[in-house]
Amino acid sequence: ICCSFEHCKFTTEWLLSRTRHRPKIAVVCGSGLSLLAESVSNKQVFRYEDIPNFSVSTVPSHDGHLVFGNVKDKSCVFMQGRFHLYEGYSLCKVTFPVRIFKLMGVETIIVTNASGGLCQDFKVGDIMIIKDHINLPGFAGQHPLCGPNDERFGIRFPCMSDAYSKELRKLVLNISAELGYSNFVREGVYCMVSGPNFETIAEARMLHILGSDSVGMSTVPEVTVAKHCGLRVLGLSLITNKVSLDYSREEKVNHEEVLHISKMRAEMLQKVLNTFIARSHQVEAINSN
Ligand SMILES: O=P(O)(O)O[C@@H]1C[C@H](O)[C@@H](CO)O1
Ligand SMILES: Nc1nc2[nH]cnc2c(=O)[nH]1
Repeated sequence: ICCSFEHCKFTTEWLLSRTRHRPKIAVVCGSGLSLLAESVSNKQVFRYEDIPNFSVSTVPSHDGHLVFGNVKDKSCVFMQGRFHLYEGYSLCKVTFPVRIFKLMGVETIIVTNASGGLCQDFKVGDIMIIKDHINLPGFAGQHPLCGPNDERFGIRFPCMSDAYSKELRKLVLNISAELGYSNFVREGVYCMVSGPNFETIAEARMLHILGSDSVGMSTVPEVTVAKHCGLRVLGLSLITNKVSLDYSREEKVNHEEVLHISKMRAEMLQKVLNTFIARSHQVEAINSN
C-alpha cells in the first residue's frame, strides 16, 4: 500500500515539524484558480516535489505548491494544484493530501474546480455550489476507498447522502447575496468523469439525463475521502464552458479556454471564499448548538 496510515503520518509529521501553522481549513485550488492562495498573510510555501510521499502536478496552471497562511485570523492550507486520475495517479495518490490535512487537524475542506455546464440555465462564469455529486468512475470500481479499510480514517461503508454540508452551502448563498453575486451563484450536481478528453455530445446528453448539472475531472475522490475521515466539505465549481448537447452547435472546448475563464473569475471566487473563511466560525457555532 503506497498511502498507508504510516505514510500519511510520516508526511504529516514532516510538515508539522517545518511549519508553525496549524490550519483548520484546507482549500484545493482547481484549474486556473491558484490565485485563491495569493492573498494570505504569514505565507509559507512548500513545493510538492519536496514533500515526502506527495505527487507532482503535471497539468498546466496546477503550480504544485502547498501554501500555508492566514485569511483574516484563520490559519489555512491551500493546494495550488491537485492530482487527477488522468495524470496516471492512483486514486490513493490523488486523495493523499486530504488525509494529511485530516491528520494535521483540519476540520473543513473547500474543494474548487473548473467544470463544463450541462444545465441549460448555467452561463459561462457562473459559480456552482456543489450540492451533490455523481461518482461515475466509482461505479466502475475506480474508487479511492476500494481496498482494505483503515478504521483510523473512517468506517467501511460511509454515508454519502450528506457529503456537502448544508450549513456551509447556506453560508455561501448568504455571502453571495451580500456581495451582490446572487445572479451568477447557483447550486447543482457535479459529475466526475476520468478525462482527459472532454465529452462527446452523446456522453454529455447521457450525463445531463442522469441529473448532472456540470461535468469535470476531479473533486469527487477528494470529497469521498474527506467525508470518510469526517471532514466538513464545501465544493465550489466554476462553470468555464457550456457543454454542447446539440449536434448543430459548433463550440469546441479546450483547456486554454477553461483557464482563461477561471482566471477571469478567480477574483470573485476569492472574495466569496475569503468572506466565507472569515465567517466559518458562524457555522461552528451552529454545529455545536
Ligand atoms: O482540477 P480541475 O477539476 O479544476 O481541472 C479541470 C478538469 C481538467 O483537469 C481541466 C480541463 O480543462 O480542468
Ligand atoms: N469533463 C470536463 N471537464 C471540464 N473541465 C472544465 N470544463 C470541462 C468540461 O466541459 N468537461
